[in-house]
Amino acid sequence: MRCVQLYRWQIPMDAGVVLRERRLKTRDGLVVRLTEGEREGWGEISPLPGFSLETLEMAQHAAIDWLQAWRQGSALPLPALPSVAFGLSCALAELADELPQAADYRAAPLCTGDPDDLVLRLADMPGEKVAKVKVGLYEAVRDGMVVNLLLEAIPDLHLRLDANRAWTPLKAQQFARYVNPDYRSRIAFLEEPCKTRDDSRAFARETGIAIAWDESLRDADFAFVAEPGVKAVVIKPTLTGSLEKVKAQVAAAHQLGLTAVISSSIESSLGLTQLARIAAWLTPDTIPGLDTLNLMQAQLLRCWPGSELPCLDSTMLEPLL
Ligand SMILES: O=C(O)CCC(=O)c1ccccc1C(=O)O
Ligand SMILES: [Mg+2]
Repeated sequence: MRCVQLYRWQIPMDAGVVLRERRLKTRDGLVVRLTEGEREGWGEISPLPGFSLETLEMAQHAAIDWLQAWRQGSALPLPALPSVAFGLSCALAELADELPQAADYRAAPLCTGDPDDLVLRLADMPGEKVAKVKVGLYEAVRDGMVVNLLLEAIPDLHLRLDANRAWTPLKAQQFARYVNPDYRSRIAFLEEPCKTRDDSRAFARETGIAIAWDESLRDADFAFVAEPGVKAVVIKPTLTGSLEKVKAQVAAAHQLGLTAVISSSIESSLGLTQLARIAAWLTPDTIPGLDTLNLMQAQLLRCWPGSELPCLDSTMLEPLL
């Protein structure tokens, strides 16, 4: 016998989380539970405002249609909406015991503001030290100074930087000029420095700073190709689609010698712990980009090891079916 449940949830965000110039006050999403006999599988469906093309309402409708058919025993293809395909495919994978339990709970600490704060957090990070710094929010010169400061303070640190396409070629050059040339090789990559892919490619060529694609993966004309200066691709499964599609993208990246970084779309702790398992499974040699739990004020259903945030259980969720 098959049973399904879909829950809607809302978690307040930490004050001041700004995404694409809008403040995200709450994170809203769905979780799905599939049961068949003794087995169950969970998945999270949380389109990210400003990033996902689908709204939560669209996702909810598509999920309900699919779940009702699945409960009747039909084998419908997964919906096309990426967040829905991702959440349902995770639930199916758990049900079939295809998503390994082992997880990579290392997360590259994310710095959006105070670099001193990051230095403290890195001091007690065991093993490979990798952190991620958002750049392009302030003056390019300030970004360059922050990068120098961090790389100077922590000699075994490698940085991932993310400009989210903020820079003109001139701003990007200003940034690069400020970074001590001896430190450039410790910039693991800089995600999407410029507004266009061609400008970003030129930046990599002219500065010797490796770049990574993130937003570009969602461009209609994006293709996985090896290019000089391109080091990595950032894969956000909630924005990508089914686990099958995520696996195919990771394989395409690895085939070309690119680093594939499994990364957060600000899922709840349920989705983030699944992403940590996906990362341990598909990208075991790469620290995933999952340090977003602390942007939220609570966890959901499954806890992230070591997190002190309260964890909501299923009695706190609103069942929709
Ligand atoms: O990649 C990470 O380490 C954290 C996730 C992150 O930066 C992010 C999270 C949600 C939306 C966009 C982004 C981004 O990469 O810009
Ligand atoms: Mg990015």
